[in-house]
Amino acid sequence: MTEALGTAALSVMREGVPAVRDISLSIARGSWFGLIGANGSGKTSFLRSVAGRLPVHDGTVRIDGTDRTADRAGRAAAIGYAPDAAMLPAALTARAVLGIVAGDSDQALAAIGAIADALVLTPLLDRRVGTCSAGQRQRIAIACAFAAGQDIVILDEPFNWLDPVAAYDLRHALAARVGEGLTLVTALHDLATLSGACQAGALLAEGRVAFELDAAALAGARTDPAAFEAQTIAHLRGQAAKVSASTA
Ligand SMILES: Nc1ncnc2c1ncn2[C@@H]1O[C@H](COP(=O)(O)OP(=O)(O)OP(=O)(O)O)[C@@H](O)[C@H]1O
Repeated sequence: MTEALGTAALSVMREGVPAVRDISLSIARGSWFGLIGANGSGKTSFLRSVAGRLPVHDGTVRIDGTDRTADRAGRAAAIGYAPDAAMLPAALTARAVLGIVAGDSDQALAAIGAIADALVLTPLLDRRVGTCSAGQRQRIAIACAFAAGQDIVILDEPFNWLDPVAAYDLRHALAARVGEGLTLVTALHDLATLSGACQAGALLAEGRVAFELDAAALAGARTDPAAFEAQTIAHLRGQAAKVSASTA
């Protein structure tokens, strides 16, 4: 496989406390990699540090095989990342926000392409973000990740707030873009998307990789989704029990 993104012994601190510990992962170009894990297990901290939105405490981050650990701004420029939908500027229209991300709103819309149809973006473009619902803001935030046309995109729980039709359409549009060569990394809480759409993934627990899921494991999950769900839930429950025992 050709690696698009990789980490070696990556650690990230939040307010002086380790949130990501010693994570080494290699993500193939043109694949969808899914991260799952309990609330607080470190998914957001991992994704934001890889994407240059949080500092690396220790370890390395590679893009296309080159060590980019010291180049946080370069990582942020090379990787499309959806901002927190709640933090989008309320006074601006969606079109203006996309224009800021890409430098030009027409170029942004061209880069977003068919993802805009899945997000039903057109009716939102000239509305001020502050007048949009939570799901509509989420659609604008996801569009931002594609606006500058990077071929690596990281989305943190992209299906949050989306209605079932939007979630379905977005999942298919993302898979199609991955089929065209996009490297996509998403945090997910939805095991069906992990097994149905991702080519590889990992389960995080307490800031570490508890286990990795390769193509064979995910193929098995598609063959027997009920068994996959039962095993994964049991693992997540086991990790939760360990955390509560260690803090008791
Ligand atoms: N802004 C912050 N300041 C301090 N600690 C934080 C902050 N954000 C997260 N943390 C801590 O970092 C650890 C990892 O949190 P993170 O948000 O990365 O987890 P997550 O797996 O993305 O969780 P979730 O599924 O709830 O989104 C947790 O212990 C959390 O309390």
